[in-house]
Amino acid sequence: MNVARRRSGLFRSTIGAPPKATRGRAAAPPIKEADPATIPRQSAPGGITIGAAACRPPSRLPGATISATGRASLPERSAMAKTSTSSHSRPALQSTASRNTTLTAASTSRQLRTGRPPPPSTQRSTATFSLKPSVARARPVAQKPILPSKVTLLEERNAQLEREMAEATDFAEHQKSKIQFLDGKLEGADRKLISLQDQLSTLKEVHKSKMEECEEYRVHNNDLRDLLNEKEAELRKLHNDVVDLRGQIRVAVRVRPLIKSEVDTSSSAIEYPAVDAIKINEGSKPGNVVKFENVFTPVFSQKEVFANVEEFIRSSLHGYNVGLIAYGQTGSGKTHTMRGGNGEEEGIIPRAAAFLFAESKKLESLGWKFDFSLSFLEVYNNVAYDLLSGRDVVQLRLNDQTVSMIGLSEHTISNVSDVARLLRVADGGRKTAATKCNGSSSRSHAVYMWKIKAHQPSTGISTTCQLKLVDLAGSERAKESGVSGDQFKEMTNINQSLSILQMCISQQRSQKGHVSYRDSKLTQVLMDCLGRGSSKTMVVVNLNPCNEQATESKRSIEFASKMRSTHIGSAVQQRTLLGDVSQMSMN
Ligand SMILES: Nc1ncnc2c1ncn2[C@@H]1O[C@H](COP(=O)(O)OP(=O)(O)OP(=O)(O)O)[C@@H](O)[C@H]1O
Repeated sequence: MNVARRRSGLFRSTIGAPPKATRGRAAAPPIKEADPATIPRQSAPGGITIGAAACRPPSRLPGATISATGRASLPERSAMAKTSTSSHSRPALQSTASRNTTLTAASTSRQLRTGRPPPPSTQRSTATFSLKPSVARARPVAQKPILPSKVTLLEERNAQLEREMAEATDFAEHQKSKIQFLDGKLEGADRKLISLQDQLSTLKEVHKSKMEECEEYRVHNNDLRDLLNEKEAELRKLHNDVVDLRGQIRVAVRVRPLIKSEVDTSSSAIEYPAVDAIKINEGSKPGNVVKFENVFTPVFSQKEVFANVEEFIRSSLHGYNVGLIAYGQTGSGKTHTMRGGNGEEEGIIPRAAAFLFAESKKLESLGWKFDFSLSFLEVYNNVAYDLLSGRDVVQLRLNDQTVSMIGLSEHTISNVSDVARLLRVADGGRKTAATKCNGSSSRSHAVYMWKIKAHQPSTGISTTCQLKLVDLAGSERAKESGVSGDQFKEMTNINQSLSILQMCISQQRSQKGHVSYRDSKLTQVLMDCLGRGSSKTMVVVNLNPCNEQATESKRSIEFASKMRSTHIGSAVQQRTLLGDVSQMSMN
């Protein structure tokens, strides 16, 4: 163990590093690096030189040179051979030196190959040989000559390494040229990328400018559409004014879509040749084209329908009596049009409430003050009932131009919620029943009456007028409805009242003097809308589009055409000035 340590210390001393102190023994003083000039005098030639230089890089080896493969040069080997033959007195030493030379050369060669220092055994033997020549002299070790076969082996190894080196160099060259080739390709791709990026940014600019152009066209298009709408609205207003001046009933037609139960079994008999025209075909027999103020096709929403009648309703805020009546056979969509459902499905009656309150607010900013009240009346089996006071019977009394409704309650309202509450009460009291034609058929005529009082203190003008929104019961045929008993009686009354209505329209149209308003409660209630009361009147004729109902729809259209050509007298503003009652004709 101590010997090993000492040897190890000695070896370290050859490479200039001081040996570490060992336990129990003072560290040996550093030994100077062997001077190559002095070593040959103490030891065998060649071996000493190699031993002293074993730890130096091969390029710096002084004296005898050893090739990178650890092989001694040719003159050196011959010198070694001479020494071996002439100096018989030291054969062992020389032999040891030769062996060490071979070992050291081999270790140097390995170090060159691997880049690692020689293994300890080599170091040890070299250090021993280099730094303790006296020991070597005292106990000469038998030196073996380098065997030619070993030299050959080393030469072969050397040659193999050179071949490997050459192969590695070739491979490196090949890789280098490959990298250069790929570099070239990369450069080409870079150039292509740059040109594509340029093209892309050009295309982006073109796209941007096209989008701007499109936007300009869109704005222009919108302007043109607005202009067209304006012109159309103007035209409609002029037309309405003409109708007012002539004192005619306005007629709009609304065709409902096929409902769920009809979609699979039926198809539509109605065509729309123009925006304001309709044609009803009976089987293979094509119908005539008939024109109306408005044609609401099945695609019209509740909102769109209301937008087309709101100007008409607005007249009530300006002091005109206004009547809007839904007419049509059973199941054609009258209640849907007037009352409707909830939210977007709300009909004209609830929408009118929201509209009147909103518009009256605008007029209030011009100094007008409004008072609204509501009454709901039902005509069932030719008797009038109050829908807002537990169905009390209402007495109707005809004056010259007006009808008094004795016992009908009036309810002051100041907002939309008030109207909604009263509508719920009226809905609960209204007579409805399921028939073959309609799951929820109205068995009565319903009249929703607004009394509107307007007053402008700055001018002293006051107006009081009525807005009547009417949901008629539908005409029906006993066979189709499949009704009997009480329902049959209801049906008879409905049909009779509608016949009297048609008769009144015909009499009014023919201008022959007497009009039979008194013949039914319905015509009494509607008298002011049909010619006696200077009212603006609009009838929305509802149609069922089914093929099977074509004949009935045609009848409705014929009646609508008659109404349209009926002169009911020009509307008059119901104005009171400074306490005096005066009526101002529009003419
Ligand atoms: N425009 C429409 N869009 C969708 N469904 C509609 C439309 N019009 C009517 N309907 C549906 O058609 C059916 C009949 O409508 P509605 O009850 O309003 O007819 P009506 O003319 O009032 O019938 P009746 O005279 O028997 O009371 C209902 O189911 C209703 O929801």
